[in-house]
Amino acid sequence: MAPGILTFLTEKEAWTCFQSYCNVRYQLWGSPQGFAQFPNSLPPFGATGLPGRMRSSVMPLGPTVSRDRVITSFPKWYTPAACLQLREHFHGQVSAACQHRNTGTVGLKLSKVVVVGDLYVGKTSLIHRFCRNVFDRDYKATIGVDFEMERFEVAGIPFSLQIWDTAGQEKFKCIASAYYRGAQVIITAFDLTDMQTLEHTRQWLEDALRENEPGACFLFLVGTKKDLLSGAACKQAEAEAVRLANEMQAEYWSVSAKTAVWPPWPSSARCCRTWSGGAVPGRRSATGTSSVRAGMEGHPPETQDSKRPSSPGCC
Ligand SMILES: Nc1nc2c(ncn2[C@@H]2O[C@H](COP(=O)(O)OP(=O)(O)OP(=O)(O)O)[C@@H](O)[C@H]2O)c(=O)[nH]1
Ligand SMILES: [Mg+2]
Repeated sequence: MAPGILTFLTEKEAWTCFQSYCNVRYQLWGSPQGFAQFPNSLPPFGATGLPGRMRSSVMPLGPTVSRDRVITSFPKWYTPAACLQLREHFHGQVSAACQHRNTGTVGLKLSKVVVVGDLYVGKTSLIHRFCRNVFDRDYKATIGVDFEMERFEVAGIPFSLQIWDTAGQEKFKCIASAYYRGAQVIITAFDLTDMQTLEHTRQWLEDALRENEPGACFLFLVGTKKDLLSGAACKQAEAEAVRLANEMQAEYWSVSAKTAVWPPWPSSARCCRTWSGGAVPGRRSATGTSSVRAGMEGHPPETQDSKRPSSPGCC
């Protein structure tokens, strides 16, 4: 509103005008938090009326991530027999660096996750459960690839996961494989009720790794549809999967998109963030010495507690 117009309004009219302006903005932003950021002034110049998730990426002072996307300590592993690390908390130096926003210029703000596996194993369901909190019992095959973006805050630093859902059907494989490149996390999914799909994970992983730098990705092996399996059968399937996960140097999880939100997503975010921040690069080279990836200024590699120094490493 141009200041000149106010001179033609009474104080009451001006106030009503201001309130309706705010009301419109509030409606556009879609949540009380959006407007609550600016209780004493108009919204910042340039803020647009984008709905939902898009809003936060546009607004400079927009609402931060939801509480369940805030990671302050390590999410617990599914089983200590196949996990990427056993620590519960970030290293003190990492926490301090993040707290003081002294993470250097190297750390990525965004990491790419690629989910691969046979058709019908439940890749899309897992992603939708986490990103949209929905479960659809009807099967709709993914055509080529699909994509979701999830925002986190890891140790106080904003961080996003770009999640690529790929098609399991053979006829779409060449389209999907074009998106494997540049992944920081590869999630290989199989159906706990169909052990053939576990056997196929080797091939899926090999294909995905071929498109990436050796040793550059965190690997997760995920057994889906846990709700459909009874105790003994589940144990047996898990034992086989854990064996394979160890061979692959992957972290293992059994999950159900039908009954639960999937915990490995925070694990992926945490791994990516701490790794891309360079805080814990420890990775064994062919000679067996730990190689240091450029990272947070003045932070030594941390290898003492890490379970698997040969994997890309978590802190
Ligand atoms: N009971 C149960 N059913 C599931 C679960 N996850 C997925 N499903 C069902 O399994 C079927 C296949 O799931 P999708 O997520 O579409 O499988 P997909 O791996 O994405 O398949 P493609 O896109 O063809 O590669 C659907 O009918 C889902 O409802 C689960 O955890 N429990
Ligand atoms: Mg799918």
